[in-house]
Amino acid sequence: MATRIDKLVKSYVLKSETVHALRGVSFDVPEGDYVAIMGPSGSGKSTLLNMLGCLDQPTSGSLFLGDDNISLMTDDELAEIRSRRVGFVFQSYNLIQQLTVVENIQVPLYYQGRLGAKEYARAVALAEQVGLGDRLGHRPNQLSGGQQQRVAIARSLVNDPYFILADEPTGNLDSVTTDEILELFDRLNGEGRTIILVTHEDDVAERARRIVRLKDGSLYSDESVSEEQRAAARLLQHEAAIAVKEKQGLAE
Ligand SMILES: Nc1ncnc2c1ncn2[C@@H]1O[C@H](COP(=O)(O)OP(=O)(O)OP(=O)(O)O)[C@@H](O)[C@H]1O
Repeated sequence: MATRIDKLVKSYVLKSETVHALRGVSFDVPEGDYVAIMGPSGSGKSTLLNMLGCLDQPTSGSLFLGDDNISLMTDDELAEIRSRRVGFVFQSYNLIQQLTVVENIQVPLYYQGRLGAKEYARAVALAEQVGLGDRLGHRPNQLSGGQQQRVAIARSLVNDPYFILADEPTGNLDSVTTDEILELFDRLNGEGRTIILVTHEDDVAERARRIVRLKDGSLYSDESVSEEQRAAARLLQHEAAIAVKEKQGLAE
């Protein structure tokens, strides 16, 4: 299911002025793509992400998630599609501290009243998929930052979303953990998952298949990242992570 962003405009009308956060942005995200959205502060990245995440609607233009035209939906329809078809990953993980790993992964299903044995098994399978099969009963404060982010990634997948929408997912992580999370994204994308992430970091963006840059609310560039570039970025991050591990005496 492709995502189509067509002449998307978002304006905020304030008392004294109108802020044009997005000024007619168009691009498609085919199923299975891995897109990094970049741009200076104030360029419209969060505004675009909010619309992709069905948290807000455009002033004009259209946004299709598969066959669903977000721009024509009521608030209730938007909330419904958000809870069923969007997987969010945030910089600060946004886990519920009182819940275990497997319970956190099930949270989006809870909101839909779906919490049977089948859903539990699915949450366990996802925990295993992100390498946390031996941490099912742990709570967030018993996990490292990288492990918490992996719980958040598993949670984002529990609904079988159109895409994983990640806002600075490695912003809080050191180079070793960043490497691990980006490896996980590579693997999930290799399995066919669509990933859209916002980042300020070039070396994170270069792990994606494509970089979309915004500037002053407009699309500034949209370029694919060559496999050579991706492999080079991967190698650099991997080496940086190994160097840190060696320094800490943690290398395998
Ligand atoms: N709710 C709002 N009301 C008024 N103006 C807003 C609102 N949200 C965003 N803006 C404005 O829209 C523009 C784009 O903001 P946005 O947050 O999308 O940028 P960004 O690229 O995500 O920036 P950053 O990297 O700093 O998070 C900015 O000028 C911002 O001040």
